Amino acid sequence: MFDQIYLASASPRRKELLNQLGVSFVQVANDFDETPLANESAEDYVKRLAIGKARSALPFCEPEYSLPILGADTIVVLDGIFLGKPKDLNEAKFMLRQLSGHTHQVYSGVSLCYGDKSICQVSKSDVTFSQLSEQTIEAYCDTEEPLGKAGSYAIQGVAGSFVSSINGSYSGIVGLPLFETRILLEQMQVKHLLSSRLSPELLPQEGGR
Ligand SMILES: Cc1cn([C@H]2C[C@H](O)[C@@H](COP(=O)(O)OP(=O)(O)OP(=O)(O)O)O2)c(=O)[nH]c1=O
Repeated sequence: MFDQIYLASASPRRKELLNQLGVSFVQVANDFDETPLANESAEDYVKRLAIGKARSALPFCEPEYSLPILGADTIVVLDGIFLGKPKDLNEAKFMLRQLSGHTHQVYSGVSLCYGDKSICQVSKSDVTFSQLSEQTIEAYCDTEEPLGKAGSYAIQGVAGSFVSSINGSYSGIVGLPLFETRILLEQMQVKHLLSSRLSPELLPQEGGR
């Protein structure tokens, strides 16, 4: 069993979500080109990015600690078009106008890589936005919350009030799907809050109590 992993992400949201699972981890940077390939599906894209980010983090890890690396990626998709992180607030306004009054999909991929092995899961959610007035979009962009967020919004922030319904995974929309992440942790035998009760060192040792 692994007692610790690397989190190949600069995202404070992913750090917070992984903390919720009670995993001990060291946060490291990743360095991976996020340009989609021609005709790549959203599911293939987030899988490729989740694994690519984890693998690209290897040079940032301490060579003496050989641990699994977790990578993740989130993309917003509206009518088949990928909406990534906006380059500025003008692009954010453009994306929010498109999302207003429509249902879009949020795909989040999460991977755990160790040596040659990589395992990956994808979560897909449908998110419906109410109609947003131009004043609301302007006021929201003034907060700068859209920057650094796929689709130019953060459901965990004031933009949570734009969302009339979701069908899927709240943690997946925020950036790290907890259900899928726990599956990977268990497959890779990484210690977390629930597994610690079953970990071998807590079981009675051979030869007595
Ligand atoms: C849709 C949505 C996205 N997001 C964020 C999650 C991700 O951080 C970001 C999508 O960008 P990503 O490229 O997935 O991740 P990142 O560049 O922020 O971090 P890293 O590669 O270092 O792990 O959008 C929210 O915080 N809330 C939301 O509601």
